[in-house]
Amino acid sequence: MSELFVKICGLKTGHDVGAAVDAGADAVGFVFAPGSPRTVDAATARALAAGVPDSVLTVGVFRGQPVEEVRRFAEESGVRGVQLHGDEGPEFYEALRAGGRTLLRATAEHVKRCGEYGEDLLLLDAPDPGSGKPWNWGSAEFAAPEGRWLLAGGLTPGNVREAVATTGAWGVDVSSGVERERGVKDPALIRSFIEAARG
Ligand SMILES: O=C(O)c1ccccc1N[C@@H]1O[C@H](COP(=O)(O)O)[C@@H](O)[C@H]1O
Repeated sequence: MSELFVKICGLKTGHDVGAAVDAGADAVGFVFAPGSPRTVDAATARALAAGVPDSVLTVGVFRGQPVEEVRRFAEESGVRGVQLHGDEGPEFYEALRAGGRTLLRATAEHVKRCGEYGEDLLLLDAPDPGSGKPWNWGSAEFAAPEGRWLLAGGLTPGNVREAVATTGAWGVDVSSGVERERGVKDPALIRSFIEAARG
């Protein structure tokens, strides 16, 4: 099996982006959804993304924003991926397809396979994204979707290995679990998380 895909989300400083990249992250996320302690503007994300090698995917994170706003933030920041948390339907993904970006569909719903809405990657998350609260991925009722999917929601360096082993996730995404306080990343936790995730 190839190496687990790891995304570190909610980065706000060059120091933290560097820590994630140096520790081997496959993707780094910048939150454009309003109202989060991690929200950054497009210019800040552009400056942060400039220091990221091409091998690492830069992702803009949105929640319930109009397609024009998503497109504008993506273009102004230069991110190569777009992650949508909300009730966007397939037409939303179709509208963004022409931008050539990797499309991530984040949902708390039960989904059978990645790609149903035209997304490239599926992200199974808690109902309250970015809260650090886990959901019941360990329950007997949970059935992993087909295809490339990432597990998110309440992951930490302490539980990520078990979460991957239990669910068979293709990748993982984390924000709160690598913070020393809400909205403030800790480079040591970022390194521990990535090491633990890959076992
Ligand atoms: O991180 C946020 O503040 C955020 C805001 C709006 C939409 C998504 C957000 N983050 C995503 O939430 C999960 C991580 O959650 P956790 O903090 O590790 O439990 C991940 O998909 C982030 O991209």
